[in-house]
Amino acid sequence: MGLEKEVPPQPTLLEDLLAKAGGCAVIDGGFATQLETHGASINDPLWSALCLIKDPDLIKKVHLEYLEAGADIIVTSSYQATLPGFLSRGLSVEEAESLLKKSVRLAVEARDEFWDTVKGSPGDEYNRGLVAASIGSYGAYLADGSEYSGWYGEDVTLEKLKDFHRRRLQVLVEAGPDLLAFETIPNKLEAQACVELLEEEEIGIPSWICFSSVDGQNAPSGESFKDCLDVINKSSRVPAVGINCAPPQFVENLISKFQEWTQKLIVVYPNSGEVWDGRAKRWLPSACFGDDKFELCAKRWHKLGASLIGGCCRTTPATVTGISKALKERSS
Ligand SMILES: C[S+](C)CC[C@H](N)C(=O)O
Ligand SMILES: N[C@@H](CCS)C(=O)O
Ligand SMILES: [Zn+2]
Repeated sequence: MGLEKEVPPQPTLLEDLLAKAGGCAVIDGGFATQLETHGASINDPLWSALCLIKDPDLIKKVHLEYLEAGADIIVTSSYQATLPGFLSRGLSVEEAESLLKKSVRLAVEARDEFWDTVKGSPGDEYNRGLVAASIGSYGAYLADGSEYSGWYGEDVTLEKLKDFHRRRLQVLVEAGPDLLAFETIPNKLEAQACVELLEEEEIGIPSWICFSSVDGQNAPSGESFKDCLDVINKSSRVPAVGINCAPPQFVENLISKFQEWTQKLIVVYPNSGEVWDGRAKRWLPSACFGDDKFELCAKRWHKLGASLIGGCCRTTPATVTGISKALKERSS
């Protein structure tokens, strides 16, 4: 018997995209808030997931807008789509699972249709996009603003958080996304639940885990990001960590800090700077970044060490056009 030849590991789709994108890929912008721009009414406990029931065509349209704007990665509409959330609206388990799958299918269809029209076009402006299945935090499901406080109450244990996330994670993965995007994680316990679940379920696609932040220093729970990252650093299933839906003013400092505390890729997609009032369910005006500021900052964030850059709530396709332009100029 001859010696087994060692097969070198194949680059993942994410590694491949990063190489093609010159080391920094563009993530899309605010999804739910762009649905609202088109008139969707999502002031509802299901928030953007309501559109999976009411207006799936609009979901696909928004994905296409972000691809057109230059997003290399589009994030699915499943942020606040959960089994208990759908069941509480009278849907059956089968219907709820089918809506979760639909969130991935709509993004995959948009990506495939867009790629069919642009691949091989002169100028080589676009990369084949990747689909990241959004997994919003437990706080997002609670719909009480706790993704920005990190306070879930005494009775929320590690096991309870894993139970909450497990079936949705399985269903989303079965639907065939390229990546998983854990979004607005506000505390260490939930980061640990995500890491343990990925291991227990032997998830084979890469994930990023992003935290929200309300003070620019710590996780919303007040726990240090160093402690939160220590939990994630142990996992080989999470190649990227970062920040989403925090004000853009916090990003520069947080990239530098994350660089000290992790070897993983750093992902940043801040919101516009407006602040979510979880009780009144509206965005309060605050120090905002315009699209031109995002364009300037994208270059700087990449120089500081971010490898995945986009926008979150209240950013738009125009924001992503700016980010994409900035990052593509850099690599040309
Ligand atoms: C990222 S926040 C603006 C999402 C909405 C929140 N989970 C709610 O339902 O109020
Ligand atoms: N992917 C979600 C995140 C909300 S914080 C969205 O953009 O709507
Ligand atoms: Zn957001």
